[in-house]
Amino acid sequence: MLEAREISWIKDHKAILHNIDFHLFPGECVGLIGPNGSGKSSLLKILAFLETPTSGSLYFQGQSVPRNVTLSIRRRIAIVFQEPLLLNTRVFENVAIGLKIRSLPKGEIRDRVDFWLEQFGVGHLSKQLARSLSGGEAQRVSLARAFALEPDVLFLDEPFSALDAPTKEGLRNDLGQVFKSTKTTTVLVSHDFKDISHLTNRALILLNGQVMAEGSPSELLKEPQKEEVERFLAHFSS
Ligand SMILES: Nc1ncnc2c1ncn2[C@@H]1O[C@H](COP(=O)(O)OP(=O)(O)OP(=O)(O)O)[C@@H](O)[C@H]1O
Repeated sequence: MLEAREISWIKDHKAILHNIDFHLFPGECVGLIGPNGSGKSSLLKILAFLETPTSGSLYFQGQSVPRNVTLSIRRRIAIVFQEPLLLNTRVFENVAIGLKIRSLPKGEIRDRVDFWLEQFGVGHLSKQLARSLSGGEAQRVSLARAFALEPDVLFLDEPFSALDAPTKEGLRNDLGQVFKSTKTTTVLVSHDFKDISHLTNRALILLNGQVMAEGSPSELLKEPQKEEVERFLAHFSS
C-alpha cells in the first residue's frame, strides 16, 4: 500500500531522519512510537507527502511517488492531528465539506456523515456549532471527518494527547471498535505504548530519527532487541 525506502531528512542542516525503511500493508494499523523529538511527526509528514525527504524513495500502491505529489494521490490519504482543526460551522458541515469538494451526491454525503458521526458517538451533535464542542467531542468529529473520506491510508498524529485520561480511554476504545469493523489502513503516532498495544499489531520504535526496533507490541516488550529500546520501553512496563 505504502512503502518508504532509505528515507533520510535533513532540515536546516539538522539530520532528523536517517535511512528509514517502512512498509504498510492494506488493512493494517502500524504504530510509530518514540520519545519527544525522536522524529515521529517528521516521518509521518513524509509518509503523508506533506514534506519531501532529502533522499530515499516513496511508493504508493506500487507506483513511485513523484516529488510534486498530485492532488489525486493526496486525496487518497487523510490525517488527524493532535488538535482537532474544525471550521466554525455546524458539526455536520465539518464532516461534509471534504465530501462536497469531491462532488459526491447529496444523499451519499448525508448518509456517510450520519454514519461516521454515529460510529464516533457524536451523531446527536450534528447540528451543534463546532466551537461549542468539548475537546473530546471535537476530536471525535475530527476522526469521523477523516473516516468519512474513506481514505486509502489514514494517518493519526497523536490523536489522544490533548485529552484527559478518561476521555482518551473512551475514545481509544471506540477507535479500536471502528478499526475492527472497517479495516482501514492506518499509521498511528503516539508516545504512549498503551495506545500502540491497544490499537496496532505492529510497531516501529523511533529513537534519534532511526528505526531501532520493529515488531508486535507484545514481542517488543518481551524482546526489545536493543539496550536503548529496552530503556525506552521500561517506562511502560509497570
Ligand atoms: N520543519 C522543521 N524544521 C527544522 N527542524 C524540525 C522541523 N520539523 C521537525 N524538526 C526537528 O526534528 C526533530 C524531531 O521532531 P518531531 O516533531 O518529528 O519529533 P516527535 O518525535 O514527533 O516529537 P514529539 O513527540 O515531541 O511531537 C526535533 O528536533 C525538531 O525540532
